[in-house]
Amino acid sequence: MQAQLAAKDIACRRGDRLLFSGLSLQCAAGDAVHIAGANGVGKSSLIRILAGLLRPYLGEVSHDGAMGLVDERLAMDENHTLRDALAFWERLDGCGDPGRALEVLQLDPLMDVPVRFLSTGQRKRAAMARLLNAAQPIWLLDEPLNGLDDQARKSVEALVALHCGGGGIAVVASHQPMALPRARMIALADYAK
Ligand SMILES: Nc1ncnc2c1ncn2[C@@H]1O[C@H](COP(=O)(O)OP(=O)(O)OP(=O)(O)O)[C@@H](O)[C@H]1O
Repeated sequence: MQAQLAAKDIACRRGDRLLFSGLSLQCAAGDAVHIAGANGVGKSSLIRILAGLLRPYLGEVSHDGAMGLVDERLAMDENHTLRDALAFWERLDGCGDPGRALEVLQLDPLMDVPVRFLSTGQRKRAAMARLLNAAQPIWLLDEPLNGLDDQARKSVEALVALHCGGGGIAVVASHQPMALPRARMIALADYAK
């Protein structure tokens, strides 16, 4: 079965504010979508709605295929070394080739560092490695470039391109430009209330 992700007529309310409404999205295998907009417009909220972590005020989300989320939370034990923290998820996710993520994201020199000591960009690279190892067809990425240097930024852009080239789906929320393969741009401000 090919991956697909659809959102129909989504409205998002946070507290007593309606942030956006009338947003629909249809993604098939190979599609990339860039959700753009200024701070506070609701990009993270939309990603959480797509991930099933936040209930939309109106509308529906459906998907075929497993979803992987990268946001500002790094779901790794802070007291473990990066090696052990990644190994924990590799076992759960049944990853057959953990070396690839380490190489692409240049994590080898950091493997003995406790997760709590990783810098912002290093944490983001670790989160991307975990995502890569999980081999899920639908990627939901919330500000994946935050904290990355130029080289890491290019690596993440290349990973997303490879993922979509292989039939994956990527929905990326970012306030900054990102090189995405034939990405559809959604300016969230166009749906603001
Ligand atoms: N639990 C909540 N209750 C009330 N308001 C909230 C809640 N969570 C977020 N908000 C508000 O919703 C708005 C959208 O937040 P969101 O994090 O989705 O924006 P964003 O576009 O991702 O912003 P940024 O670019 O700064 O990450 C903000 O004004 C925020 O303060």
